[in-house]
Parts: sequence; C-alpha cells; structure tokens
Amino acid sequence: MARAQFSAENSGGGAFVRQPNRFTGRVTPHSTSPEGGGPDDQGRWPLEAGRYRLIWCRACPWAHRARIVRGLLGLDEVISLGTVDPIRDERGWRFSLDQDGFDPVLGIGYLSDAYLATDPDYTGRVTVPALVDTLTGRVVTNDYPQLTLDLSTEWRRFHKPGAPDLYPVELRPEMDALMAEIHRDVNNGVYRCGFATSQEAYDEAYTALFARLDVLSGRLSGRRYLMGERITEADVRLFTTLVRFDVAYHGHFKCNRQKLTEMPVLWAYARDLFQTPGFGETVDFDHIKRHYYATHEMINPTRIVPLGPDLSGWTTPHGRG
Ligand SMILES: N[C@@H](CCC(=O)N[C@@H](CS)C(=O)NCC(=O)O)C(=O)O
Repeated sequence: MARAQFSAENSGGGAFVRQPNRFTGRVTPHSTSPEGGGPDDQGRWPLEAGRYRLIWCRACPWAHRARIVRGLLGLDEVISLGTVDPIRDERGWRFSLDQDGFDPVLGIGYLSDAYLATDPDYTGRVTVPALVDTLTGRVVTNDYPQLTLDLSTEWRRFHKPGAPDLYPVELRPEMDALMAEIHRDVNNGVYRCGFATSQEAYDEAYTALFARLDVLSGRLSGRRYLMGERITEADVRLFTTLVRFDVAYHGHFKCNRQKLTEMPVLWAYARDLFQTPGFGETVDFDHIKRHYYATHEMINPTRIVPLGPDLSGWTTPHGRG
C-alpha cells in the first residue's frame, strides 16, 4: 500500500483517521481562577479581553472557522490574531510572515514552541487553530470544534452589539446532528479522500462526500442557510470546505465528481456567504493553493501549484435571499 501523508493517522485499511485534539482547555466565565490565573481544577481558564491569541493559517479550513466566527461576533479587539506561513518547514508552522520571523506578541518563531512549552512530551502533529495564553505562552486549546462554539457561548460578554447567535439553544440538537454529518462526510471527508492510501478507502470517502453534498444541495434549495433564514455556525463550517473545493480538493484530493461551480445550489450558497461581510475578506486563495499543493509531499511530490482555476465567479450575483 502507498505511504500515507501522516502514517500515524492511517488505519490498516488505508483510511485516514484524524488524531484527537491534544489540548482541550476552555476559556469561560465559569472558571474559578482569578484574572491572570491559570486554568482551574477543571481546566477552565478565566475569561479576559486581550489575554488570549488565536493562531491561524489562512489556508486551513479548521482555523478559518475560528477566524470567521471571531469576526462575526465582533471579538477582533478581544482576542488577538497571529498568522503562520501557509508552507510548513521541517519544524512545522512558522511565523515567517512576521518581521524577523517571530510572532510579535508570543515572541516565538514556531507554533511548536508553544506546544512544547505546554507539553514537553508532545509528539503529535502541531496544528492550527490554537488558542494561546499570552501571559504564560501555553496552549489553551487546539480543540477546534469546541473553540468556535465557546466563542459563541462563553465569550458572550464581549460580543459586539447585535452580534448574531451562531449557536441558538433551540436549534442545537438539530444543528449538532447536521454538523456531525458535515464533519464526517464533507469537512473531514475531503481529507479522507485525499489521504486515503487504498482504493477502497478512497472510494468510500468519495461516495460519502458526494452523497452528502447532494443531500445538502437538496436542503439548501428550499432555504437560504442550513438552519433556515439566519446564518449559524453550521454555515461557517460548510463554507470553509466549499471555498477550498475547486482550488484544492477537486484536484489535489481527487474530489472530482463535479467542481463546486458545477453544483448550482451549493455554488450559489457559497457565493452568497462569500459576499457576506465577515466571510469573503477572510479567504486567501493564494495561501490555500500553496499550502495544499506544496506541503503534502506524498500526494504532490513536485510541489507544483496549479495556476487555475479562474476565481472571477466568486463575486458574481448569487440570486439567493
Ligand atoms: N487539530 C486537528 C485539525 C486541525 C488541523 O489538522 N490543522 C491542519 C491544517 S489544515 C494542521 O495544522 N496540520 C498540521 C500538520 O499537518 O502537521 C487535527 O489535529 O487533526
């Protein structure tokens, strides 16, 4: 069988099995720690404006979620933002976009410095997004699904006036089930296609991916957003995969039954979101392409980054709403 991109995350049958998230601290007003303190005995960090830093990569769909949610809720001045280079070197994510190659707030050159300061024995992949405590340099969390839900629920005190409720209480049971399907078949499904090392594992992931996209197309043909007339976290999660579909997943991960632009409902829905404040301006197609094509050497050993596709359609009228 072919060598896997991440061999520690490959099942015996050639399927990609994503590593668990190592750091699962939570910032919450329910922490019993004082301001400036560390986590309490239940891992709860105190809620403080200006203390935590979100480290993201513009190319990464999991990190992109956090960047969008932070913006929609008006937390930009409350949680600062550090951006890593889309291309990792042998030490991983690096702050080479910053002057002198160091994050100006954390003073580190690599995200791994923060991971190892938190757990010197850490041997897994160092991943974005990561929420880092600027007082101690420790990673609070790299648990990306909980991180964004916490921005909606635990950080409410700092939301801008009129911020959307991205995780409404009454919708949670249906949303949680929907987001789990989207995660399995779409968000992580594209990776299961791309990182499969057996034909069977790829076939299974591809079939599940496009079956789910067909279901979502049906759902979105009768409503503007996944949960009805207002944007929720479910839309953010679907968007970050759709916006990468044609530039990365269709070619690089072999998700090629259709391009996004050939799936009319999803294409219009994705453009609608792209043109909504807080979405399109956070998308960097150049970083996305360079990251995927130039860092997965098992899939694209030449590291040649394709010049296409034509992206001009993203700003055309979507006809929804
Ligand atoms: N934390 C999750 C998801 C986040 C994730 O995979 N982020 C990617 C970028 S899209 C990453 O940081 N990868 C680092 C690596 O592959 O070494 C995981 O561990 O799988």
